[in-house]
Amino acid sequence: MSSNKTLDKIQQQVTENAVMIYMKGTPDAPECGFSGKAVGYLKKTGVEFAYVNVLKSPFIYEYLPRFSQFPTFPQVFVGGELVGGSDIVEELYNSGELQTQLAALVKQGKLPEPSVSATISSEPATADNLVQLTL
Ligand SMILES: N[C@@H](CCC(=O)N[C@@H](CS)C(=O)NCC(=O)O)C(=O)O
Repeated sequence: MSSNKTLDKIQQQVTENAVMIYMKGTPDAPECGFSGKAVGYLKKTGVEFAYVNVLKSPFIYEYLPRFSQFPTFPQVFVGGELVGGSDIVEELYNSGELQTQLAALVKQGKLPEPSVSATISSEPATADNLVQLTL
């Protein structure tokens, strides 16, 4: 796939999915500790999120760092904007800012209410919350 097509695809994915993680492996079977940490925090919020396993999407693996200007994986996007990797997601979760950002998206109708509770939950997400995207 050409670089422009891949960059367009990434733009589409982060626009169409209010919460996106580009990770190594899957939410249920992360293949890197950093990806496991980031996806663990997303699951704790209880919100729906989409993911791409970059190990199965070589074009995205190659071009995402160029798109985001962020060199490593995982990469988490909220509301179409890069949040960062696992360390930043951890900090934002622990400060409550991640939950605040997600709650704002729910309020704006850009993200469904978390399925596990009426508010942003600290319970783990179920498989129903996951949407797999591939290239
Ligand atoms: N501080 C980063 C560390 C992430 C990291 O070092 N990821 C490595 C290992 S998965 C990486 O993406 N290396 C480049 C590569 O695998 O292409 C974070 O918080 O996410």
